[in-house]
Amino acid sequence: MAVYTQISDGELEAFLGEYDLGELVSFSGIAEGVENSNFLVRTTADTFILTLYEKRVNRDDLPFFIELMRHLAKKGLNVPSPVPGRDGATLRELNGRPAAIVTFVDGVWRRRIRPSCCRELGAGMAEMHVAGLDYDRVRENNLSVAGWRPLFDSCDLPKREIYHAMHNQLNMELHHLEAHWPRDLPVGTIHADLFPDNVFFLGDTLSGFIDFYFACTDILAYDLAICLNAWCFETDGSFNVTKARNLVMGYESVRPLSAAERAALPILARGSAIRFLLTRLYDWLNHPEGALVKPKDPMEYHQKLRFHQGVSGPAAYGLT
Ligand SMILES: Nc1ncnc2c1ncn2[C@@H]1O[C@H](COP(=O)(O)OP(=O)(O)OP(=O)(O)O)[C@@H](O)[C@H]1O
Ligand SMILES: N[C@@H](CCO)C(=O)O
Repeated sequence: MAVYTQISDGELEAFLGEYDLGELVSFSGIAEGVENSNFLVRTTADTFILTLYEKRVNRDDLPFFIELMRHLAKKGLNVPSPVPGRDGATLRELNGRPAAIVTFVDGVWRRRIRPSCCRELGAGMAEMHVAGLDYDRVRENNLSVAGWRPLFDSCDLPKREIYHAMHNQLNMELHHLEAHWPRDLPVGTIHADLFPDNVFFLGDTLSGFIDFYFACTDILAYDLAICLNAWCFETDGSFNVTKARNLVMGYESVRPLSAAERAALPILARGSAIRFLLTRLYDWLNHPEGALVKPKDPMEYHQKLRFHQGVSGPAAYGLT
């Protein structure tokens, strides 16, 4: 459950006093998500999401995220749109945390993913990439190749005997990625966490994207590689090439990939697998006893990494 910081009726009413959003009707904490505290807030005007940014989010990055949502929303994408207060400010403080109100995005995330969902996702992601091309702020991806080794070192696997084999495998993989990571692919603003729970659907149609708090400036095709991992494996660990083909076809219906981007997909998929493996492993090894949020399984990504290590080229992802 992701409500780390509680708020009272009175505190919320005082906070809403800074806005022109009508009177508070009701509010409740949202159990989903692991990073921030989220509340569903109903007022006489509409329904909103109030987010209190918790410690993993760097305050200095918040303007990048907030302005990106505003930029994409202005371009007609269905993403949370930051709501300014009467003074024009979007970011303020509530109970010692940076806080913002954003618009509510309709839809639900898909628990069961059909290939057609992947096609919708691909097209929606490409639209987001195109819309983000003239976003003028830059945020380096601190969870890309330069950030993986420090994260790996902080997991301190040699200290734990059962992780010795994994330490050696991941060390070798990091050497490989550091030596072969592509340096000259098209770069832009990417979401960087487009997991199924951050993509909403109404029926079979994609209705919007949420959770821009890992967004950054990085290789556009890396977002696609993240989705190959997050959307195209079955629960038994097998890779569903039909889903992958649909994902790429959907993407290319809006933004065709260059030959170099296609050729780089296997290494980008390996990099994306190690990124989620390492953040999950770190959380797995460091989560406090009795914590409210259950850490996600790192081994799922170890298995995905092995799949990508074994592919001989982009054809493995359904590309011809
Ligand atoms: N703008 C929005 N419109 C509708 N629902 C939202 C919105 N923002 C958040 N939610 C709801 O809150 C939940 C948690 O939001 P979000 O994924 O941003 O949280 P998080 O703590 O940053 O999580 P994550 O673990 O995915 O990084 C979502 O699954 C969704 O149900
Ligand atoms: N999507 C991430 C969690 C943080 O957003 C994961 O599944 O590891």
